[in-house]
Amino acid sequence: MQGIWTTEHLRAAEARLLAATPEGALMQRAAFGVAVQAADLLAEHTGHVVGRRVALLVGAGNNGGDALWAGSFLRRRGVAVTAVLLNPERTHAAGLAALRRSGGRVITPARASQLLESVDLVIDGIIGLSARGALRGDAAALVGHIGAPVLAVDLPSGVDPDTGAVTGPAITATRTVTFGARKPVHVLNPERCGEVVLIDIGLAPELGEPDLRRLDGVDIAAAWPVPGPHDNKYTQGVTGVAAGSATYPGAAVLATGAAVLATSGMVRYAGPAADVVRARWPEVIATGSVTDAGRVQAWVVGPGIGTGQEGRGVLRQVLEAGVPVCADADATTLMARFPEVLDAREPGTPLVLTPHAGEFARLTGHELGHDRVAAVREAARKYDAVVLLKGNTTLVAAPDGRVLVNVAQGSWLATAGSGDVLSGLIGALLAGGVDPWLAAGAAAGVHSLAADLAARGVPVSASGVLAAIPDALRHLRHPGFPRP
Ligand SMILES: NC(=O)C1=CN([C@@H]2O[C@H](COP(=O)(O)OP(=O)(O)OC[C@H]3O[C@@H](n4cnc5c(N)ncnc54)[C@H](O)[C@@H]3O)[C@@H](O)[C@H]2O)[C@@H](O)CC1
Ligand SMILES: Nc1ncnc2c1ncn2[C@@H]1O[C@H](COP(=O)(O)OP(=O)(O)O)[C@@H](O)[C@H]1O
Ligand SMILES: [K+]
Repeated sequence: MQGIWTTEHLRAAEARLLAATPEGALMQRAAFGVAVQAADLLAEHTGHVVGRRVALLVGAGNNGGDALWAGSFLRRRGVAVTAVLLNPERTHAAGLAALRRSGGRVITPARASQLLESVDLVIDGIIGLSARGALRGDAAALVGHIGAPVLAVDLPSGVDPDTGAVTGPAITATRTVTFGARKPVHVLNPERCGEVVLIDIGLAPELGEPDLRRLDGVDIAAAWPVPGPHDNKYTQGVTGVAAGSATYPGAAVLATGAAVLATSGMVRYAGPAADVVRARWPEVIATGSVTDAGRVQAWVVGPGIGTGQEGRGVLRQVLEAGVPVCADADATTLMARFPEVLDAREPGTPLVLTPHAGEFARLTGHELGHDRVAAVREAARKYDAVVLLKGNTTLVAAPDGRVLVNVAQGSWLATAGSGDVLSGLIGALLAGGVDPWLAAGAAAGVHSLAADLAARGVPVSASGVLAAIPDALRHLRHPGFPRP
């Protein structure tokens, strides 16, 4: 599990570390890491380090100090370094002195546009942890002149460190080198950060509980239910799926199929698409209604059930069943329109809601703002449910405030029906007794991995994502297993 800390918590941790470290030592450690990454990018993009030209964009604080020290280290490797001082009176003095001693040049912003268009690499030391809002003044004006790859120091300047929001001019980095701990921006706006490289500066012992968490492959594999020698089809939990309609049976086929492929055990389907589901998935016990479905250990409800009277009835029945529920698609819209339907839920019964941004706005009554983390936490509290907010970065909040983040490698999941596959995965994990927060996070991880494996660089349908679930699970459980 990877931890991610907000600036508030990082500041406190850094203050404790600084107090116990000789002055300047941390910055030099950080800056050395920046220089190593800069040399690596130069070699990657131009084939050489010696004789290459690097521009430093230097702001008013320690972020600029890091860039200046990194510039002085690059000088030792024969790189031509020019620093653009954006705020000359507040430039980091020791860093500037080091750059000057090493033979680096210094220019004003007025003369920088041509430089930025011609160098081999730009190091962004404009702002770091203290950033507030988009870039202003000279920094804002210069961004448009950058023609080379950018190495961001700590984070791409102009992007909010805690929310990843971009509200005006901001840097887009090829790579970001960060120190001590990952910050929210690195997972909330991966597009702006590029590849993120973490440099150890000895901060780990000072960091408390992380604010956000990211599951790695090992966590997902460990959470995923696996049958033991004494298990049978019932002991692993039976998944119920109440989805689809006679007109739209596809959602039922996709959600049911995902539950079939996710875990061993058994899947029941209840709804008007029973014939179609049976024809596609002969191993599913399909009936026409929730009442006839028999016992299950968790329900998936929503995909394709419609937002009318009938769908409302199905949702109510499922919530009354007293087992964990994953409510997706139309079920979330119904909850937003008819909140009283939630009275049917037995208090304490786990509920997972999986809205996309539009459904989220319906559930909460307002548009999703810049702070997606705060919004999803608030919704989880309001509904006393695990809320999974979909997107390229998927967030999963528990009612107690814990948040998991899943960053999709690609965007191929932006295709019709892929959400139905996700709900089936979550339902199967809930039926298997997995903690709902972990279930939603692990399912999101497998879902996006399945999309990558299925797509391999070209578009993939939701059926293709579904078919790649076994590959994704094999990949996680047996990382060395030969790929098909
Ligand atoms: N504290 C530590 O332990 C370490 C900090 N390090 C570096 O220090 C950085 C933090 O440094 P600082 O706290 O000095 O502050 P920053 O360098 O992040 O910001 C400098 C100043 O920029 C101004 N500013 C804020 N938003 C702006 C905007 N939108 N446009 C223009 N100017 C803006 C503010 O006046 C702020 O004080 C980290 O990101 C990291 O790069 C590293 O040297 C490693 C060690
Ligand atoms: N740009 C994107 N990059 C990565 N994943 C995405 C992107 N857009 C959507 N997704 C994912 O695709 C799925 C879409 O679900 P949803 O919007 O419910 O679609 P549908 O209703 O068609 O099934 C979600 O898991 C979401 O996180
Ligand atoms: K920066």
